[in-house]
Amino acid sequence: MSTTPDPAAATADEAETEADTCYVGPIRIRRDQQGKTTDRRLLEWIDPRDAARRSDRTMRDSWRVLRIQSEFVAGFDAMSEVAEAVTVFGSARLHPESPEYSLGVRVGRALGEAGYAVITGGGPGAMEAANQGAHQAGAQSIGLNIELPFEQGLNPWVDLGMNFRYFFVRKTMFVKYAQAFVCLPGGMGTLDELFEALTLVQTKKVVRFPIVLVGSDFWGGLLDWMRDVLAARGMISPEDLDLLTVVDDPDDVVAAIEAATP
Ligand SMILES: CC(C)=CCNc1ncnc2c1ncn2[C@@H]1O[C@H](COP(=O)(O)O)[C@@H](O)[C@H]1O
Repeated sequence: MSTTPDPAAATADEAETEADTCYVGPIRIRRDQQGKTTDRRLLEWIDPRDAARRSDRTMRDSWRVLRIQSEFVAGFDAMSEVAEAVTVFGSARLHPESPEYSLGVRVGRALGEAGYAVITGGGPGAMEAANQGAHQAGAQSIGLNIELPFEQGLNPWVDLGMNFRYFFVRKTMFVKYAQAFVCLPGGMGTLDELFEALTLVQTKKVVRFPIVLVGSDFWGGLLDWMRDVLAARGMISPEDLDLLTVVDDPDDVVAAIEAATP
């Protein structure tokens, strides 16, 4: 929304959805009270020539470790009861009317019907679609949300949700509690999650971890580039390409995961 809302005309609902709002951990901050997200404060550059700020940073970072620790504890506690699960990534920007969104719902449903809990980033778009499908299948529908510099709520199909301050803590949960990754079409965030998973498998930090890309028309170009440029120039081994399975049908997502599960 680029126009400034007229507070007198706005309903409570509009104020809720349109106001500049962000979360800092469990705290919700609106309008001019907004600050920086926790991740941004952690990663903030401090001029190394400024001795006073350097020393202040040392103090703050030491205490920050406790907050990071507590986020791991809360995450481990929340997820400890999750049985077999698959993490689904994909664009936050998919429109509910788009074919990719309905594909996401079908993927979530197929995974749920096969007995898997579905874990997503808890946000809109592909995440919402996969959570919807899982919920409809009666499976556990989990959303691991992240604090962002604008209002960010869990999508309505999440039955077990958590809001994380730190990206890297949340990412640990995505991998630790899932036995496979599924990527729907997506942008930077999806590619980041995909390549982090690939690196973990390639370096054998996780084993027997299928990574399934859904949508051959969307992912085909990336795979061609990986084969024709990365593998051809020796940046990856030809076998690394086998770490990825590309499918179009939700049932094939389940089949690919089951084929890789002992
Ligand atoms: C409309 C909008 C941009 C909302 C952002 N809200 C988000 N909420 C939760 N996870 C997210 C969000 N944006 C990106 N991600 C993470 O990055 C991936 C999607 O990023 P992208 O849209 O492909 O690049 C998701 O799998 C999710 O884990």
